[in-house]
Amino acid sequence: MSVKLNIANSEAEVLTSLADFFIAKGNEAITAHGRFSVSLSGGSSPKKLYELLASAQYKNQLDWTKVDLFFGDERNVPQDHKDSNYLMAKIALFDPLNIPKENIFAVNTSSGPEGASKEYTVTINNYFKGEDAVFDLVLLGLGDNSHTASLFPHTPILHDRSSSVQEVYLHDQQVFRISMTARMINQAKHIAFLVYGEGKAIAVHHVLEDAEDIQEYPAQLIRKDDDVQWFLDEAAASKLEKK
Ligand SMILES: O=C1O[C@H](COP(=O)(O)O)[C@@H](O)[C@H](O)[C@H]1O
Repeated sequence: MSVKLNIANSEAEVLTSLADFFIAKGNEAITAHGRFSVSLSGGSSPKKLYELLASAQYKNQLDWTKVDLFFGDERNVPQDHKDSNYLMAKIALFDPLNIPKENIFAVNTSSGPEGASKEYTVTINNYFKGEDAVFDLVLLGLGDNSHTASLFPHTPILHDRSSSVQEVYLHDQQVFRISMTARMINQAKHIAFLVYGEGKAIAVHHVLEDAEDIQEYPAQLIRKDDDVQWFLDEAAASKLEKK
């Protein structure tokens, strides 16, 4: 089995294609079990997706009062810091859509990296009432060093087989991040990668087409089947041999 590739002609088209997918999966989940649980990605790529979902074109296509929003990873910074994934999503998505506070499950970075990771694992397990944490949708990005969420090359979290949230220390940047493990991500019903721009093309090729090397290309830890969709633009897909 392999992933489903959606290759768009432009950045605008890739964003529209993922926004349509997000709305479709949201409505499917709400019809099936009353709510839609989503884990958001952070970093630079998803901001435009969140803005699009909050735009007049999309905002009324989903009952946002039934959407529960989590984070696949977070920077170890206060929630009002410019690098905070929470702050980015608040500005681009939560505030424009007036998402109820009780639907937003942010990482409490004031507890420090270890405390925040443990607390967030408990928050997620409580949400799923002690059953396996199975999100309806996990959104992911891809770093040009082939990391996804905060599963960075050569970090101990890559060996963690538990379904949990863990702290990750990045020696080169001397910062902590907080991330879901690959197992927690892989339990999701649907996973969607959003990757655009030429700068990601080599990483896309490594992750999807190179021999397995998890230490170098951690995004290879994410499962490859029909329910894992990659939304790419032509530039990000340009180094793929098989399309
Ligand atoms: O999944 C994710 O990927 C990114 C890399 O994305 P980028 O657009 O900033 O290159 C990562 O750093 C982010 O936190 C994460 O959720």
